Amino acid sequence: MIPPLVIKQLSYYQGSQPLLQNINFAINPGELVGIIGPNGAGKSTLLKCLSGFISPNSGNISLFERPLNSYSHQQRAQYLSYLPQHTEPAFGFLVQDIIHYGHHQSTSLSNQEITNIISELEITPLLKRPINQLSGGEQQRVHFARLLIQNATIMLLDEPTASLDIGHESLLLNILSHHCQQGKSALIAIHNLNTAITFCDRLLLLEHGQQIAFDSPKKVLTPHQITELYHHNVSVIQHPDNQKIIILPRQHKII
Ligand SMILES: Nc1ncnc2c1ncn2[C@@H]1O[C@H](COP(=O)(O)OP(=O)(O)OP(=O)(O)O)[C@@H](O)[C@H]1O
Repeated sequence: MIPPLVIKQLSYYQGSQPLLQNINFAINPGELVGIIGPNGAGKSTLLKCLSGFISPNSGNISLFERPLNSYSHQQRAQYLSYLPQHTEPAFGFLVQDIIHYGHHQSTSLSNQEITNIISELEITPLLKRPINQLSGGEQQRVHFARLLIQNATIMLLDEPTASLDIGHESLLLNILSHHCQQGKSALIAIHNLNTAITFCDRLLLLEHGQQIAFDSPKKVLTPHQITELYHHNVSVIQHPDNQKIIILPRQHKII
């Protein structure tokens, strides 16, 4: 099995400041991989490098055994789609135009498949509304729909559930898991560790631009590792049904 996306010795500097150093990992077909780590760890910077939005200073990004930068923009859109953390609401664009743009980047989905995505994400009533008049969570669902409609083999998503209520968060992650079970791959920056444990096959843990671990959630998120990362601000308990860990904020006095 050839991993569709392979990252070797990737480093990225902003001036003389290293934002990412020696990142090494590969994503398999069908895998849902989470990027976790505290604020400022480098998660968004890594996704920007992998989407081709910025170029690393050193290292290699191989997409289906070819350097990422050897693809034309159009070719790349067939293999890679990217949902940034902040998507500026393109003023006045109707939701249906944004959905249409996703379809324009890849024509391989049928009209019925597109209708199914729109209805699954409960976007049908929003189609004729300007995107900049939607709530944050509604906008996030529209951009996720656009990403699915692009139908790329590998999906890169930067905190796609940040504005979603728990019901829509669960819906989005279940849809993403389903697409991965059908053979796509996804790399998703995510802060909710319980969601990451529930849905991700492997986790890439970053801190200060360094790769701390890349393994199964059970191996990466040990109680020791969690205390190291978040100090004593969180509690770790075990789920009574499946013995997976649950991570909760801990109340303490601010002196
Ligand atoms: N253009 C830039 N110039 C200078 N520093 C930058 C730039 N972009 C990002 N940084 C810094 O790089 C580090 C990594 O930023 P990044 O946005 O990748 O972190 P993150 O893990 O996605 O954080 P968060 O969880 O807060 O979204 C941060 O310390 C940030 O301040």
